[in-house]
Amino acid sequence: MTSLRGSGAASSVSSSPVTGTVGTASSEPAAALIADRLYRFFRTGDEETLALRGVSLTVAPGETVAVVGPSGCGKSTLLGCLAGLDEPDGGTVRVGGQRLSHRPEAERARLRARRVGVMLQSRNLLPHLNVRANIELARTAGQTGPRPRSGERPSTPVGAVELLERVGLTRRAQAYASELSGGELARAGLAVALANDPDIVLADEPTGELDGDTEQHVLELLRDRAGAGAALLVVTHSPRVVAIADRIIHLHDGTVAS
Ligand SMILES: Nc1ncnc2c1ncn2[C@@H]1O[C@H](COP(=O)(O)OP(=O)(O)OP(=O)(O)O)[C@@H](O)[C@H]1O
Repeated sequence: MTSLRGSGAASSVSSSPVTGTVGTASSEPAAALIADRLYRFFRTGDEETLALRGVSLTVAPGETVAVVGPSGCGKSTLLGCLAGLDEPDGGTVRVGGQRLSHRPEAERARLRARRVGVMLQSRNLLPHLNVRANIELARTAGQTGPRPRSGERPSTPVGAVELLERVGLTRRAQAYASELSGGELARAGLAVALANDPDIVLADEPTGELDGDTEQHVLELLRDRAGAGAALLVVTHSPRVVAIADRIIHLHDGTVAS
């Protein structure tokens, strides 16, 4: 197996796999999100897929990065590893200077709940809770325990009522996921992703099934979040999403194309 360096963006990173802390060259702003040489293998029967082959990237606070590439190139796998929902087989993920990868699942979940908002293609609503309860649960989970590093929050948390209003779902607050349209589900998923006032937002095709107006609305909410200082990484096929990105990362066959 060849170790491929990804974007090269992590070249300014000096990292300690032992402590899980990270430092950057003094002239560089500290990255909110760092992936360093991520590998991910899958085995199905006799077939082995190397979904990520040494992907490195960084996202700075307030920066919006779009990850694009053909179907099957590893975008969702990358996002899962960055979110700590999946463990890379090699390499490291750090959020806000803390190692997220290679920790017990419960620790990853705790760190994610405090710092990271995740919007998944499969949507991120618990089916037995209504929209409002889903938002409140994400807010509560994000508030348990002290923040890993104090004084870094870009803004005060937004209440469930305000979030519902922002995503245009005030009237659907009592509805369950199974009762929502595709567009409503996407907006509810975004409200859940933003409920913990995250420093980092990871979104997988956030506007995938949305009409133009709803897509625009979702993009405005994401931009607001970046404007408040959050690092945004968005997996997308949409030219409108790509258009709001500060930087585009092209994935090809599990590597960052140069
Ligand atoms: N759980 C899994 N088990 C086996 N193979 C997997 C698994 N998850 C992903 N893969 C494989 O890894 C590769 C990357 O998949 P991934 O879902 O990350 O691609 P993608 O770029 O997000 O694709 P799309 O744009 O179609 O959503 C694909 O070949 C896929 O079949």
